[in-house]
Amino acid sequence: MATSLHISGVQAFHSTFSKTSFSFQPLGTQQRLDFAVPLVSVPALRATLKVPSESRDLRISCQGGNANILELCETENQGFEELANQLTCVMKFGGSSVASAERMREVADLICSFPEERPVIVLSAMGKTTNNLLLAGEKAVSCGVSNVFDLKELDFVRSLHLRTVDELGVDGGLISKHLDELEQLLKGIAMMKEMTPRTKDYLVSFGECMSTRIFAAYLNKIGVKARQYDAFDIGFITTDDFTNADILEATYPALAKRLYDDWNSDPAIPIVTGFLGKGWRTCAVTTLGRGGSDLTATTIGKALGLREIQVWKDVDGVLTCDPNIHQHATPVPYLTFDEAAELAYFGAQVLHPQSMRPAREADIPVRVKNSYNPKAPGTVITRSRDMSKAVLTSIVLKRNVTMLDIVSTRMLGQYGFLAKVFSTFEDLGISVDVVATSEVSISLTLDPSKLWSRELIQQASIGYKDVCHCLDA
Ligand SMILES: Nc1ncnc2c1ncn2[C@@H]1O[C@H](COP(=O)(O)OP(=O)(O)O)[C@@H](O)[C@H]1O
Ligand SMILES: N[C@@H](CC(=O)OP(=O)(O)O)C(=O)O
Repeated sequence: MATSLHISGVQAFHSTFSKTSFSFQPLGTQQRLDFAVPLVSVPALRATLKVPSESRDLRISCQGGNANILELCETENQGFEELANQLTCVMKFGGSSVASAERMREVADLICSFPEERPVIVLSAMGKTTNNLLLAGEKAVSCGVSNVFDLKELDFVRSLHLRTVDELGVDGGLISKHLDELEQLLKGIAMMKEMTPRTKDYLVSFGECMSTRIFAAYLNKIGVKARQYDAFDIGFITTDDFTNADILEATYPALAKRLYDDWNSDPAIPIVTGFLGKGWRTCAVTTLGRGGSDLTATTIGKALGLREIQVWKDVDGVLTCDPNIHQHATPVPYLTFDEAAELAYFGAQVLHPQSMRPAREADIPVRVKNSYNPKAPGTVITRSRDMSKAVLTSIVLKRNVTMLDIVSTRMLGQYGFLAKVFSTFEDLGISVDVVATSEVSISLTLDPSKLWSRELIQQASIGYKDVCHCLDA
């Protein structure tokens, strides 16, 4: 006869587990128990299964989808208590949400208004800090070492952070080392008269490193125990593609181990730098592309198998259109991961284009909320939604698109023509966005971030008899 067990007290693993009951034959202590659920990206873990009818727990260890029963013990409700104390969700606050001391206070109040949650907090740099750091770097290239101190962008970053520390009443020493180092770095750029992508990433990392230190100190000051983490020190391992690095799989188990180990030994709300990682070969600081803190949040959600990922913005959720273009845009209550990814990919500034991937893989809902208007329901992004009444979800405007028209009578009734066209794109390393074909023509749009692709196409089309038109739309 099958016995039904309920999972409880699970530590550091994928969310699928916490929602599932398993059925299996009664087991002896040395027998194997095979789960029919995927253990995404968590190579090894420990868990406790509760046998309700016998008020005892089975301790198990899992490896590659198999679980070994290690021991049977009489532990009353210990498993349930462990679960009840685990981290529950991610809350990511963007630059606009933490732009000043006043905003930081409001965000702290907002976090405290959810006493039932034990969140991991992800923060971006304060306000326009990233833009100012980049501008300061660009100016430093040509301004001369002696003028670095007076750069207005450096002054903006310095005074914003010192003012915030002062207004929140936390120790200024927390960020003085960073401000000194930032000035040294800009002097280095001025001396070398160049700013490489690697230097750029190191330069912008000061924004998130300072905002998280200030915020963690403020939470501790008001009696909410918090611990600051630099993402590049806790397992965010990325490719070495500076300014646009990709998260590598090794990140998930490394993060889970570090954050759960610390939480289990000394619980404190983790305050993690968004946007940053560590290149796996260079070990240098990398960034995940502009707006990358959303990706930091969903990566943590997947690594820890949390219940929900919240991204707090300055708008009431994902809107039907960019509010800067159409001021009467309204919030979209539900989206699928695929819809959100597509909107982001085609330029909706509200989410990072890669950020839906970890959430979709781990099937964790993402809630987009407004930190200025927490009562607004926001947008919930899940795997599927009721599409029966969906007509048009949201409109995105993408500028600087290059459109390519290829007209040829050789396509009529032929095969392999498209393959030949796309192999040319592959050879040239050009990414294609949208394709429309008829019997006599193909129209394509090309990634606007690669404007040089237009010249490449023109070179490649020399020698073709077919007609190629390139238009910038
Ligand atoms: N479809 C859209 N829905 C919501 N916001 C959008 C949309 N398209 C563009 N935006 C812009 O994205 C901004 C929110 O994203 P962002 O500034 O990155 O927030 P944060 O810095 O807080 O993470 C909004 O202020 C809005 O101007
Ligand atoms: N500070 C980085 C990362 C980020 O995600 O910021 P925000 O959450 O404010 O878009 C940027 O400006 O790109």
